[in-house]
Amino acid sequence: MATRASSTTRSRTAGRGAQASRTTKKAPPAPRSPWIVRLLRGLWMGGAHLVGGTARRIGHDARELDPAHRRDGVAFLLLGLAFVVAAREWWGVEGSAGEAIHVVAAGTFGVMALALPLVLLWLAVRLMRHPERTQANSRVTIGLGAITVAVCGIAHIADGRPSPSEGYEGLRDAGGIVGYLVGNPLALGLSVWVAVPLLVLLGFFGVLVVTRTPVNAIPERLGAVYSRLTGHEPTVRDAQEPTDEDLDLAEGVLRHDGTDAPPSKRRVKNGRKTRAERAEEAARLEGYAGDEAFERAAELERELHEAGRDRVPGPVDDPVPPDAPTEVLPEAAATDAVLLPDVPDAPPPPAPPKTRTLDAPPTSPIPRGEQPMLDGDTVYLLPDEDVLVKGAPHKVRSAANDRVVEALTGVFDQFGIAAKVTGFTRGPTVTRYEVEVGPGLKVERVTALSKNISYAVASADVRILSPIPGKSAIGIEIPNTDRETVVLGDVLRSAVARRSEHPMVMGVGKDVEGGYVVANLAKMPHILVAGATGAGKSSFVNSMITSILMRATPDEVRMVLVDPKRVELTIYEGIPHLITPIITNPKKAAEALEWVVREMDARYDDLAMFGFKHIDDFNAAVRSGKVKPLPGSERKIAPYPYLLVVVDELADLMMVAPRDVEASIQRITQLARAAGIHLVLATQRPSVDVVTGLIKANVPSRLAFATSSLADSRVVLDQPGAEKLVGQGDALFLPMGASKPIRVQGAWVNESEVHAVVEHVKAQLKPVYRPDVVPTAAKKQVDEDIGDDLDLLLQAAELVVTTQFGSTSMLQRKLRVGFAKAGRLMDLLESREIVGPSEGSKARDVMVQPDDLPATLAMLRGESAPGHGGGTDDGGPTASGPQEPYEDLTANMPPEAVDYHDSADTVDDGFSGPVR
Ligand SMILES: Nc1ncnc2c1ncn2[C@@H]1O[C@H](COP(=O)(O)OP(=O)(O)OP(=O)(O)O)[C@@H](O)[C@H]1O
Repeated sequence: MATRASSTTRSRTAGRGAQASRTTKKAPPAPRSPWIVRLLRGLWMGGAHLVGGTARRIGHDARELDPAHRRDGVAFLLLGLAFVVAAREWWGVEGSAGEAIHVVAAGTFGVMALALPLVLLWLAVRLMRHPERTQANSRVTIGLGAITVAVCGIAHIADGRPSPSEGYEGLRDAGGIVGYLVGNPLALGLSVWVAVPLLVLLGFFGVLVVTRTPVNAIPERLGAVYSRLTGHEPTVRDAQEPTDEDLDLAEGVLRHDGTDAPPSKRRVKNGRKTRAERAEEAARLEGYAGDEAFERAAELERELHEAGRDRVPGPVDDPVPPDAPTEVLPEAAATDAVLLPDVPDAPPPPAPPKTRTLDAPPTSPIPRGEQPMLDGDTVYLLPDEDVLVKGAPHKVRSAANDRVVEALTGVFDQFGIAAKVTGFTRGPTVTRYEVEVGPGLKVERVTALSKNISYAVASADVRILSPIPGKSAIGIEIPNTDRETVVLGDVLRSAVARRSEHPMVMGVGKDVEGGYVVANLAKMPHILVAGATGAGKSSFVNSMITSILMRATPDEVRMVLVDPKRVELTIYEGIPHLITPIITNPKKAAEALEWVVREMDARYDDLAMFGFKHIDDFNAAVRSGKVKPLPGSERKIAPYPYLLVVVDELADLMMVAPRDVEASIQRITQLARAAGIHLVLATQRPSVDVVTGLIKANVPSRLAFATSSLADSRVVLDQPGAEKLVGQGDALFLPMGASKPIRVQGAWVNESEVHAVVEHVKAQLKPVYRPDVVPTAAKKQVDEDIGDDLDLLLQAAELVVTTQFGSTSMLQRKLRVGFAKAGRLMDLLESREIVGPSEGSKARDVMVQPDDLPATLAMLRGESAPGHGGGTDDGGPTASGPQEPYEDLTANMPPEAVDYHDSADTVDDGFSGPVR
């Protein structure tokens, strides 16, 4: 695997190295040609560049083409030929030169000479505008060649197969010498009746090649042409009532799945439309030779393919795809959280299903990650992936890169250093230039030039990697002056994201080679996100939450969002994935973390009771019906959702309750992985008082955006580097277990996209909040009836629960209180269901087990109730009082969002268990 990856990298580098070396080595002086020759050559090339430049201006980005690729000379020649042939064949210019042209053109191609100027003109313009698309240009040339040969052959046969022995005049009026050479043997050997259809087929093949139409896409292409010509769509889509949204989708316009249609209809429409849409889009992209974006992407794909870089990495559980670039291998091998890389902008594989039926059978044909599914017949539609916009195609090279190569070479020359740029890999924000030093030269000579390099390329953010991990080369990362935005939609639509159905997979961005990076938050298992203000932290958190909303139903992932700044996450208020309203008060946030600890403990208890070590195993067993409630229990057992806790400004929490917050985080991070609980801690103040040693030790994955100082970088990553980042989403990603961070450009999702996604999920379901995450004022009122007797009541509860003996006279004796007081204490215990009702002279039943005593005492003290909600004691009454009635999610759904099959009695058990 490693060998293949490195050879891949080598071969890519070698290609570029050849080019780069042109700029570094000076060619030996060539013998000077006579001045007249130089003048003519200069005039010719000057004219060629003038015409070529004008043609390129037509294409929007063609001006940045590599000069080495500009085949203006050839194109100019073709243009001249087109003009000359047209002058004779179209405008009938006389004279000996005209005659010579006719002899050659018509003598060769016969009547096709009339079309020759057009063909030459087309080729000339293509060469000027897209000289770098060598494969596409060859394809067009081959296609046109086939058409020419076919037409010449047919013309020759149609004109009575003139022979050269009868004079060349006849050949010129038929198919020329080409027609003779093709048509004559065919007609002689196979008869006219076979030859003509064969030639027609050849011409048809030529048309398919030129228009890049595979045979199986012909109907769609014709349909697309028809609809383009008439503005009407004749396909099955008519029967499916294409909406404006459909049309928008075809155009790649921002949209959000219509929620005003009945869900069943939406479901059908959604599925069929997507297929039809994809087929049409594939056909359009396949065949539309003028589609620049497509051609560019296809070209890139081919280029990478030729370089041996596979498009689809290995299986999901394989931490390192076979094609991982050398420099990420060490990190990637150490972690299973990062899947790298994917070729950007390549035509995507088939989309994952757009709908998820919440009661999907346990044996789904698509192997899924271990994720819980809510019972019930409700249908929850994930947002359509086209809600997220498409980004511009990735550039592998631009004029800006060439300028930097020149500048670097200049610096090396200036300081007399035998080093050369052997290649580069362009990412969206930075390009990594690879530099090899000559034998006997100290690497430090190059690294010492960092300031001069910064000066030469006019950028303060030059980062030098010595060496590039896994390579004998120095990497110089220099920001692109023409940086690209990586949009979340592209990351989520990439093959690497589609390879996994795990609901906790999020789109991170693109690496420095332009490969997509996604991460499974469940495998992180906790992550610290830090960076100076404006560096892109909040944008990352937005991308993360949006990724989850795009891929996970509320029964798969629930969230606790803490946003003390009150601005960043407000947009998510009301999404059904929340288990509590967005927490903005830092004190309440600290309490919520304590609730998370209790929730984790409750999940652990449940796992232990049923004999599982990880929530995924438990969920899998629940789905396959292997977990049964204990005898006599009414509890309905359901899978646990993952719980994602996002804190967007840890510093605010650390200011109000540093010790409590630190302790909660420590406890959660030590244990929560197996319980399916994952923390994301973001801060713009990565100082040691916020990100304490204890927190750092327990949050293994780090994502550093640009920090304001080297010290901050050290706090986040334990190494420098983040202070050199350029901001706006440029980040160093250090997943758990990695030793070297990976540089990524974070994915960007704009507000209107987030809004569309949020509106979609909110229209599906309303959130069902847990009342106990953040204690409410009502709780305190209940406690008022205890009044001054709290201490006595606590002792009474302890006595009764530890002895399991609910006797008033025992309380009288042990607590040394009077009968009236003991009776009152017993009543209070009964009102909180710690003991059962009075049974005359008999002792009362004790409803709480000794194990639950701490939680019971906490509840009596007025602290928030433990999150047991029916978990540990298998349906019996818990210390927190009677089990809360399970809420029926569908009760909060808008009527059209529910696909009612039956009565609602199937729904409730999805919300039993600790977190609902
Ligand atoms: N991934 C990205 N791609 C492109 N631009 C980005 C990206 N991330 C951030 N930006 C740009 O940087 C600006 C600031 O980003 P953001 O608000 O995420 O920073 P922040 O670190 O959260 O700052 P603060 O701590 O003040 O909230 C954004 O408005 C956007 O213009």
